[in-house]
Amino acid sequence: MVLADLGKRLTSAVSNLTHSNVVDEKAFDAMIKEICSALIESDVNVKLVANLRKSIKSAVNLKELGPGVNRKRLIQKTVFDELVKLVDPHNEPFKPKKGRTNVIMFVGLQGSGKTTSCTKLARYYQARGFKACLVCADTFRAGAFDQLKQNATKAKIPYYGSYTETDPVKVSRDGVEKFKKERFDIIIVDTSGRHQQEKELFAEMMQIQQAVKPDQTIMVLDASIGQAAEAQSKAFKESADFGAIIITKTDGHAAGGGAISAVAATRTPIVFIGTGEHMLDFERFAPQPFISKLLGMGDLGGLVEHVQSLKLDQKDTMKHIQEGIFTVRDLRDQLGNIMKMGPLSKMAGMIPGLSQMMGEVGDEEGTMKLKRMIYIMDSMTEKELDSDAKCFVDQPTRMTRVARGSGTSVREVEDVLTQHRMMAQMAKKVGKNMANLQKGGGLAGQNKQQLAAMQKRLQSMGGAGGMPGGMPDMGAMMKMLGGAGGLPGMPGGAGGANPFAGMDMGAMMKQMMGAMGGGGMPGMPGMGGMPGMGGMGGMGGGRGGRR
Ligand SMILES: Nc1nc2c(ncn2[C@@H]2O[C@H](COP(=O)(O)OP(=O)(O)OP(=O)(O)O)[C@@H](O)[C@H]2O)c(=O)[nH]1
Repeated sequence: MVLADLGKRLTSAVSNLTHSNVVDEKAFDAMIKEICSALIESDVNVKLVANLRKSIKSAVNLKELGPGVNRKRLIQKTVFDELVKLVDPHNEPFKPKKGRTNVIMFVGLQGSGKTTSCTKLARYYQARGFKACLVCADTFRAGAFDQLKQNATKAKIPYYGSYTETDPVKVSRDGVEKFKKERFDIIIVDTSGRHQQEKELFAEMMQIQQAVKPDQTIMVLDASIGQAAEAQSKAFKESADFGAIIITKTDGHAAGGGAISAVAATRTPIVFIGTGEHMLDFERFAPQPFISKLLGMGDLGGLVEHVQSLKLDQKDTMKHIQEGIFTVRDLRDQLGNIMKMGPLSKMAGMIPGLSQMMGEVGDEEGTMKLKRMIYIMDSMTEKELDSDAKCFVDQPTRMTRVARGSGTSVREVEDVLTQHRMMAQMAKKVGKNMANLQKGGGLAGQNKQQLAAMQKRLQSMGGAGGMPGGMPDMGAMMKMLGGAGGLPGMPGGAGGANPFAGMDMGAMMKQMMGAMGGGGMPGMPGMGGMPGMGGMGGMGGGRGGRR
């Protein structure tokens, strides 16, 4: 997560300034200097950095600011806006339409991540209801077809390729024709790469382009090339005219910032960024959410989109919580949902402040712990799953049986039950508050305000009747539940460790709601998932609160 290190440095530069008592020229210059050196170390072009420096300086003229102006807030906003401008290509990419064939062709150097990104893109569209497929036109590299076949099979995506045909133009034409006849919405053609920008590669690309007539050609760039991305994209552009770029491996290179800003400077839209080797490590690129996430402010829009693209079990958890109930099965379902969401670090990055909170819990360790918790619950009887877990207190030998059945220890079973008890207590609190609110009865001061704010937010979203299908205000909800004790960086949260806390999140929520058509959000695991994540914070640590 080296790009994340850049984010940390930028955030701490602003944080040092906003936490100092005096915001004078000296402190302001020190902040700009730190921001600029962090960007240059990420291989952002010196000229672009100089422009950013000039823009921040001219937007914040400390000498001329009136006494009523909140200097810290103005500086935060300016830094945020200028960073967004730095990665904004100011250009909209092609958007595939359903009900017609959209041919997308991939180009790029060998090893840049074309085949992986082709499959990720096909899966992305498939999850959104498009009929998507893959054509392997890479007849150059031995094993390329096998790789695509393997990826496609794993993601359940139809594919076409040949072990015997050596002409990539023929393979791509045949594949596209076949899938056109079968009325696929999205046909993705993977072409071959070379070690460098060879003449034959460009000639082959042009021939394939003429044969399949793509609606969009996407170039794949490895983030590690940094600002050299500009020269590479120019060389490709002169041959195969591409409309958009995917930047891969942003998870492993600080130079990702350099590559993104270099491409943005050429006004070529960046459509997606690859954030890992997993199929789900693929994020739609948009300047504002990207910077927001980089600065630890999360990306709630991205989170909702990601969650919606997965087929999650909503079941009765939301209804249960409203009624103050939380069964062992509810815990199992919510942990199952979290498992489907991909690496925990990715999820945490999207929730404002959560990545800081999760701290050192590594992906592997966290995932393994989750899996063992699920094995434990899978070894319980149906009756136990649908219970409030009191049966284990009445009959402790059941814990031994469950531990044996799941290949875990009694201590781990106890931990699951502790986790369940904690969440059941939260659900009880919510249920009681909900019931009181409906009766018009009194609530304790702070809870009353939070609940009223939540209810108001729900009503403005069109989910007046209650929570199922509506998106709860996660900040208020988490605080009210007491699960996280207020997330740092969360608007309205108690932390405030992130200097960008509360900034623009309202706008982002609004934007996100707009995109959802103002209605409910089916598919959102809601707070069932959230306390589960909150609980994860303690996973690597102690075993407090044991039975
Ligand atoms: N960490 C990380 N690895 C990635 C990402 N995208 C692709 N990779 C890895 O990069 C390596 C090369 O990816 P491929 O998809 O085979 O690259 P290619 O461009 O198709 O290569 P050729 O077919 O040889 O031209 C593989 O090991 C992928 O798993 C990413 O976003 N992050």
